[in-house]
Amino acid sequence: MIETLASSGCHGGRQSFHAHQSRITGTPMRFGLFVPAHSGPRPVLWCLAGLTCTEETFAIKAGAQRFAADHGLILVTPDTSPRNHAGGDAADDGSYDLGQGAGFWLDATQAPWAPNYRMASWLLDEMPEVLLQLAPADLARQSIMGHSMGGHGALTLALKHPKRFRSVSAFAPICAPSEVPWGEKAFGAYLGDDRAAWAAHDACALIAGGKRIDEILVDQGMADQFLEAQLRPERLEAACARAGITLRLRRRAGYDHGYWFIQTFIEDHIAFHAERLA
Ligand SMILES: N[C@@H](CCC(=O)N[C@@H](CS)C(=O)NCC(=O)O)C(=O)O
Repeated sequence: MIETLASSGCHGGRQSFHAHQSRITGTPMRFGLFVPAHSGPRPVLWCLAGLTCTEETFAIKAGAQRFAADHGLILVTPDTSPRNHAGGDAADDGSYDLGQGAGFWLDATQAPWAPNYRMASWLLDEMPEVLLQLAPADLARQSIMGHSMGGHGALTLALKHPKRFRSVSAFAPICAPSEVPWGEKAFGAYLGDDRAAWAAHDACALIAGGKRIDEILVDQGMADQFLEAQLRPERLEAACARAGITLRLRRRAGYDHGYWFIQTFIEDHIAFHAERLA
C-alpha cells in the first residue's frame, strides 16, 4: 500500500509526497513525485539528493517542476536513507554523514547497516513498480541526476546501468568517494575495510575499471566549501578523458554547494535530460 502524505497542484501538474512499506529496506520509505499535466506515458527523471536531505529537499528547493512541466517529465525525489518513520527501525549514527540521511545510494554489506541500508536495490528494483501505481511512467525512458552524495549516486548507478538510464547529470558530485573523507567513512561503515569492494561504488574507479557511458553533464560551483576536500571534479575529468567519455564539466564562479546554485542551473539539466528522453 502506498500512502499519500501530501498532494498539491503545481505548474499545471501535481507535486505529491508518499510513503510505502519497502520489501527491500524493511522500513517505510518516502519519496516525492511530480507528475506533469501531459496525457499519456511520460519519461522519468530520478533526482537524488545529498547528505542531510530528505525526499522534500530537492522538491522544495531546486525549482525543477516548472521546467519538468514544460518538457513533460515525471520527477521522483527519493529519500536518502531508511528512517524510523512509523514502523521503521533502521540503524543510525549521530553524525550527519553516516546513517539516516546518508545512505550513499548503495546496498550495505556490513552490520548494523546491511538489513535496511539497501538504497540501490530500493531505487532500481522496487521504486519503478511503486511509481507505476501512481503515475503514467514510461519506464523505457528513464534518466538520473543528483547533488553531492546524490551526484555520486547518479553517476555510479548510470555507469552500472547504462541501458536503464538514457542520460546522467550531477551538481557538485562526490566524484571519487574512495579517496575523500565522506566516502571513506561511509564506505568503511557500509562496505567494510576491503577497499576492493569500494570500487563498485566510485565513479572514477568504475570508469577506470572499464564502465562506459557516452556523456556526463556536471555543474560545479567554484565557491563550494566541499570542492577540494570532498568532491574532486578533476578526478572525474581525468578519468573521462582517459576513457573517451564526453564530460561537460562547467565550473561556475561564485556559487557554493547549496540549492541556490542548483536552482540557478536546473533549467539546463532538465532540458539536457528531456532532449535525451524525447
Ligand atoms: N551539514 C553539513 C553539510 C551537509 C550539506 O551541505 N548537505 C548538502 C548535500 S551534501 C545539502 O543539500 N544540504 C541540504 C540543503 O542545503 O538544504 C555541514 O554542515 O557540513
